[in-house]
Parts: sequence; structure tokens; C-alpha cells
Amino acid sequence: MSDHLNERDRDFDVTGVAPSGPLHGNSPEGFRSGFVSFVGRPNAGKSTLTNALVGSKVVITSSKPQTTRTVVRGIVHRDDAQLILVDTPGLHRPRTLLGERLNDLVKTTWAEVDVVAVCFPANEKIGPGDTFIVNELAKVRKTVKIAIATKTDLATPEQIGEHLLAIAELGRTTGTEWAEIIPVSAVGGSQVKLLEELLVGLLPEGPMLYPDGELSDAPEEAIVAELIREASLEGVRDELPHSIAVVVEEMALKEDRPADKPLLLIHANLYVERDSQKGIIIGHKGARLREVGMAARKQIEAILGTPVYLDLHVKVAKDWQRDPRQLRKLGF
Ligand SMILES: Nc1nc2c(ncn2[C@@H]2O[C@H](COP(=O)(O)OP(=O)(O)OP(=O)(O)O)[C@@H](O)[C@H]2O)c(=O)[nH]1
Repeated sequence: MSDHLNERDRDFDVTGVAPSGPLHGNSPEGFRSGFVSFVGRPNAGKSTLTNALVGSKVVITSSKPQTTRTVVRGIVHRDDAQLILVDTPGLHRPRTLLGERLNDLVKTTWAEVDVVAVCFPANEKIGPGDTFIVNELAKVRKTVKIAIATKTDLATPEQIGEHLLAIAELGRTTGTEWAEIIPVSAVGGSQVKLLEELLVGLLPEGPMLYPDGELSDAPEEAIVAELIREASLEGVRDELPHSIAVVVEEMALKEDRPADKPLLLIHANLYVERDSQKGIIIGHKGARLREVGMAARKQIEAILGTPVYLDLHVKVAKDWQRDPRQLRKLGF
């Protein structure tokens, strides 16, 4: 028996999901990879800068790559490096114990990334909000910190000069060692490339952590299956950590489509072990499965660069984890 839902809503913008854990190990000698987080007060220009860096190279954005606390916003793929831009939770002035705990969490997350880049908009004076963030960041000793003067197109050269001095001074008063202080305009495109070079230079040597745009090493079906699995586990990871397997039954371009309007048809089965798990995956009147389908589709589209029609079926394969025959069938 199978339930299935065709997911038709195509009205949203594209992002993608990061497969969990390293996927691609064959990286050239001297390859660098690591995580960079942009922080700063609201409106500092973090998102715009992320987009400017990632540009058309957006391959993956998602939730839960290495830790459950960071969200991948985009990845810059280069021949010599992979720069993974992550969001870390925002820091707040603590008013309660919970607030303090949250801030501790933020600091733990900052300690897990390789570089924290603080954004200070050049058209605004450095204020108490900035000072608070930098003071807290200073306590995270081992993470490399850089300062970015953002939105330089909105400031005069004199203002930018003063701004850079103020950032350096803030570093001194808070005991923060800026590895770099760099002025950038994400909108004007000025110095974005230089920022990329500086960031790559600050990353440790390491393997490629996510598949590159060409998906050269892993069959596309496997990646598609992994993306669907990730989406289906979103929010129910504790209930169904390993009970889901995904098999892509069919993946083909729809025939009779104009060359400039391709559509990739994907039929996939989602296997769970028990009826109760099926209910969790499908949700009330299929609502959850629809969300899973939409999330997975967006991610697949972002990776493969083609509009996708995703058809998902949920099936029960009793105790598939313990049955070698089932396991083989499911590709394990
Ligand atoms: N002129 C100019 N405007 C910019 C630049 N970068 C960002 N902006 C604008 O500043 C505003 C805030 O930018 P965001 O990138 O959303 O800022 P953010 O730090 O991600 O904001 P939050 O999500 O609120 O934390 C937007 O209206 C952007 O268009 C820049 O380099 N030049």
C-alpha cells in the first residue's frame, strides 16, 4: 500500500539542503575548507554580503550541517577551497536566565566555526549594540575574527577612514584581535572578491565537505535520495532518527518540453519501518509530506539547476533495518 501526494506548489524561491556529513573526500593537496559566520547587528548587511559572495555559485543552503545549531546559508566552491557560510544564532542582551543560556549557546557556536566576521555598516556610527557583540565575541578566544566595514558605497572616503579607525579602536578596547579589517560594498561589488580571498586564506586545510556544483563524485540519484531523506527528517529527527530510507525509482527529463524549459521528473519512495512512522512522515491530511516534498524539491532544484517535479510515496518496509534482503533493496 502506498500513500502519495503530488506536490504542485511551485511558488517560492530556491534554496537547497546540505547533506549531513562529508560527502566528497578527494580534494587536491592544499585544499582549504571551513565555516565562516557573519555577525552584526540587524541590518548590518550580512545577508546581502552572503549573497554577493555566493552569487551564482549558490549550491546549497540549509539546516543542520555539522551541528544542529548552525544553518548553512551558502557555499563558495573554488578549485582550491570550499567556504561554507553559516548563520549562527543571534546574540541578545540577556534579561533572564534563559537569555544568558542562549548567549552561552551562541558563544559555543562561535567557537565551532573557523572565522567570525563582524559587519559594521560604514554609513552608521559604531554603537552600543556593536560593542556588546564584540565584547562577547572577544571571550571566544580561539576563533579567528575579522571586521568588515559594510555598505561603503553609502559613505564618503573620509567617513570610511574614520569608521575603520573606530573598528580598530573597538578591537583594542575589547581585547579583540582583528585578523583583518576590510571595507566592502556588497551592492557595488567592491572588494567582495578580496574578502573571499582573505576568508579562504584564514581557513584551515581540509577536505571538500559538500559536493560541488557538478556533483562529479556521487550519482545524482544518491544525492537526491539524501536530500529527500534530510527533508523528511527535519523536525522529527528524535522520533525517527534512522528509520527512513529513500529510493529514487525514476529520474528523467520530461519529454516534449522546449529546450529552454526543462522539467526533471523524480519519483521516489520513502520507506519507514512501521505504520506509526508513516503517520508521522505524512502528517495531518498529508500536510507534512507536502512540506517535505516542497523542501526537498527546492534543494534538488538548487543543486541540479533544473526545475523539478517531485512525486513522493511513503511505504512501510517492516523492520527494514534488520532485514538483509530489504537492506539490499534499499541500497545499503
Ligand atoms: N547601499 C548598500 N546597501 C546595502 C549593502 N548591503 C546591504 N545593504 C542594504 O541594507 C539593508 C540590510 O541588509 P541585509 O543584508 O538584509 O542586512 P542583515 O544584516 O542581513 O540584516 P538582518 O537580517 O536584519 O540581521 C538592505 O536594505 C540591503 O539592501 C551595500 O553594500 N550597499
